[in-house]
Amino acid sequence: MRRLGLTGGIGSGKSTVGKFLAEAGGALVDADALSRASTASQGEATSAVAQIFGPEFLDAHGALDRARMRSLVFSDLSARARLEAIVHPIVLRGIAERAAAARRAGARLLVLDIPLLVESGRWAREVDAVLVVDCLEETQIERVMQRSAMTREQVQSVINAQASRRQRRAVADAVVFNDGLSLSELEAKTLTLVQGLAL
Ligand SMILES: CC(C)(COP(=O)(O)OP(=O)(O)OC[C@H]1O[C@@H](n2cnc3c(N)ncnc32)[C@H](O)[C@@H]1O)[C@@H](O)C(=O)NCCC(=O)NCCS
Ligand SMILES: Nc1ncnc2c1ncn2[C@@H]1O[C@H](COP(=O)(O)OP(=O)(O)OP(=O)(O)O)[C@@H](O)[C@H]1O
Repeated sequence: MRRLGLTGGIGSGKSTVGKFLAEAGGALVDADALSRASTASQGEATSAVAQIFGPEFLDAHGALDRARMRSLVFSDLSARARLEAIVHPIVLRGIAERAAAARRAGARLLVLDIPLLVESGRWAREVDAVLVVDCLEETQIERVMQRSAMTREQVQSVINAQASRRQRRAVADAVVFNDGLSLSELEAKTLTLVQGLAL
């Protein structure tokens, strides 16, 4: 089984590209989805979140209050490190379990959608190639403002916490430039680029 790391900044189009690769037959593992599951009601991370940050960071259903946590961690590096110390080990376990299941199921290509692939540094030796989804910062901001209630400043604070476009491109084996493309053009470009990687 070959392993393709998929990464990109907030709103770059990673999940969309991941969906196209899954439709083309890849086994997709989404780190953001594992993170969200761990902080949903009854999620594995919720009791540690209440213990470390206080019960006011959980809502009435026991799920993480995401807007409250977002405004804390994207303006406070040490709070972000505390949250990551809770969530990341759970996400890493989830990735390993799903990768093993995909291998058992005979998948030929495993697509690992890892938003912090470049930041974490541990993935270089775990994947056979890296596909980066890139776009202009202004496009990231517009997309995220359109799909959520986040303000321009809030999106910018997430971008500031992430690797730069240049850092991501430096580790890429292939880059999809997702600006000015229709979804079907994005799909075609993605599939051509991944075929070109000859995984
Ligand atoms: C801060 C939280 C509560 C905000 O939740 P919210 O629903 O608003 O956003 P969501 O999870 O969909 O993420 C939005 C964007 O921010 C990015 N992001 C999330 N966490 C981080 C982080 N620690 N550093 C940089 N970017 C991050 C995501 O990749 C995505 O592009 C949430 O992102 C979280 O629990 N983050 C910590 C876990 C983490 O590091 N996840 C990312 C990799 S698994
Ligand atoms: N080429 C495109 N044309 C039209 N809409 C697009 C295009 N690429 C992405 N989008 C839209 O932009 C939004 C962000 O895309 P997506 O969710 O794939 O990004 P992401 O990188 O996974 O973001 P995040 O890290 O924040 O979860 C979505 O609403 C998606 O439908």
